[in-house]
Amino acid sequence: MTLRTRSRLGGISRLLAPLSARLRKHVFQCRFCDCSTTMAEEAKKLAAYAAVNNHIQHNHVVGVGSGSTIVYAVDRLAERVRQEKLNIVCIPTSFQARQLVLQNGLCLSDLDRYPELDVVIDGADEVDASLTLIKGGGGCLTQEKIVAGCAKQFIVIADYRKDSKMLGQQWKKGVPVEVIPMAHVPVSRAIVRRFGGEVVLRMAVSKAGPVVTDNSNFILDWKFECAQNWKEVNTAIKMIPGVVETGLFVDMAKRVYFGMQDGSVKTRDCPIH
Ligand SMILES: O=C[C@H](O)[C@H](O)[C@H](O)COP(=O)(O)O
Repeated sequence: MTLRTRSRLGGISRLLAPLSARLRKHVFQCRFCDCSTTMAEEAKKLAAYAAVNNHIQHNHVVGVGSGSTIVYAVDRLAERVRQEKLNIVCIPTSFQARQLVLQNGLCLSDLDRYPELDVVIDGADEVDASLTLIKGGGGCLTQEKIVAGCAKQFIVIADYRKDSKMLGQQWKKGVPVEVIPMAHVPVSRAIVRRFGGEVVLRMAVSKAGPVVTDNSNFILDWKFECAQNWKEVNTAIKMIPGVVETGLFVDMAKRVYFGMQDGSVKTRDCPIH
C-alpha cells in the first residue's frame, strides 16, 4: 500500500468515526457485499423489538405469528421473560411458531385454553396505507387469521420493503388463498372469472408437487391486476366452495411497526381501532 493510499484511507476512517456502528456497517456493506439482506434483517429486528417492548406485559396471553420477522420478536420475548420474570403464555399460529415457542423455553398453550388473547404479534408480506395486509407468503395464513381474530390487539412487524400505498406495489407474488386440495382447479377458475388476473398453485421447493399447509391444504397465489375493494374481494373469495381462508387481512391490524433503513422505526395506526 502506498503512503498516499494509506493517508487516503486514514482520512476516510476519520470521516466515518462519528457515525454509528450500524451506519458504518451499512456504508461498507453497501459497497462491498449484499447489504440489502443485512439491512432488511436489521430492520425486521428493530420492528420486532419495538413491538415486544411496547405491547407485552406481565400475565399477557400472546399470539406468536409466523415467518422470518417473528423470529426476532420471539428472541426479544424470551429475553424479557428471563430478565423481567414475566409470566407469559404463547399461542402459536403455525408449526414454525410452535417450534419457536418451545425452542425459546416459553410457555406454550392453545385456543382451547385461551380463546381470548391480549396481543398477537405477526409479520406481513405487504401493508397498505389503511393497514390492509397480504399475509401467507410462508403458507401460514389460516391459523394466523384465526389467532389474530381472537386478539384484543393485533400488532404487525415488518421491514421497510413491505410498506406500500396500495397492495401489489411491493409484493408481486399475489394474494395467497388456502384451499381444500380437491377444489384447487374450480376455485382458481372462479377467482379468475370474477376478478381477472392469474392464479397459480404454489409448488413446493424440496418436495415434488404442491406446497401442503399445516392444515393439509393447498395454496393458490392470485396475481391480481389492479387495486380492489379488498373487504369485498375477501368476502367474495371466501364464499367460493373449497376456499378455507385468504391472505387478505382487512380491518384487523391495530398498529404496524416498520423497521427502516436508517435504523429508525416507523409506526402506522389503524384509524378504526
Ligand atoms: O405465511 C406466512 C406469514 O403470513 C408471514 O407472517 C408473512 O409471510 C411474513 O413473513 P416474513 O416475516 O418472513 O416476511
